[in-house]
Amino acid sequence: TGNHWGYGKEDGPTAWHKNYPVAEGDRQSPIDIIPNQTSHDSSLGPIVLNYDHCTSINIANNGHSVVVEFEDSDDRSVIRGGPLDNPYRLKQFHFHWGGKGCHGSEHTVAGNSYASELHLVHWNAVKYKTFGEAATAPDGLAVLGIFLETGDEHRWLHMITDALYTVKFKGSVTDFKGFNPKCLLPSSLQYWTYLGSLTTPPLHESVIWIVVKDPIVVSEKQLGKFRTLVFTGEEEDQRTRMENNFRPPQLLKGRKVRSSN
Ligand SMILES: NS(=O)(=O)N=C1NCCCN1
Ligand SMILES: [Zn+2]
Repeated sequence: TGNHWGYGKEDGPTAWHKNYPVAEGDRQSPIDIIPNQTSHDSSLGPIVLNYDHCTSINIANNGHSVVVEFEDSDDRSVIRGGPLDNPYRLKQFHFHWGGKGCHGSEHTVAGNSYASELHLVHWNAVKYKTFGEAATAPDGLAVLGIFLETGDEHRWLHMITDALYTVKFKGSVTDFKGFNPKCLLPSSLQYWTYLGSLTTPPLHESVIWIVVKDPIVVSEKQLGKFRTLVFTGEEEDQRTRMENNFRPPQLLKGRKVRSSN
């Protein structure tokens, strides 16, 4: 029913334009970032994250990814600085990943993709009253993208992966309090930034993208736990493993990508 979409052959990224024509718009995401074609902008200040009083609420399987939601009724957890003219409130974070051993990030760097990509989704509550309203405005959202590469075990990611068995099926939600996503960031927040869109339907062109250059390192075992989730609901007879839930890079269409120093 409704505009169901997914990552399969029939309902995947190449079919999204039928229900979401903006898929062929001029500021779609993700993109391939080519570092030596980005413009260094010394006016771009550092990204500042004030997550110290963030309030995580729950972790959920929405049939497309695993999502951790935050309390966003005030400015207790915000991102500011960099390309942003206002503070943007943390709403949720989620991941995109590949199949065993193959890649799963959405943004790529000089044609190279990472194993996974974390998206911290924020909205401009100074200019807009609700997330929904912000999500349709050209400066409504700011998404911080963090690459994940495989190697040593990540010392804090187990807090997420240990909860994944509780949200195996689409539509499952579990309490998830006291988690601060600052523990998932690399030490350097050097970044690229450009104007883009949501990478999932409705693909609104409302995102100021801030893609952090340095990846975090997680183990193959930790990443494998994401693949124990399924796209399908518990009541369905299909058990389709949740993997390769990423949109491939879209045309730049003349956009500039700026680099912090
Ligand atoms: N992958 S993405 O661009 O963050 N897409 C999103 N779609 C719905 C709401 C949050 N984010
Ligand atoms: Zn995302």
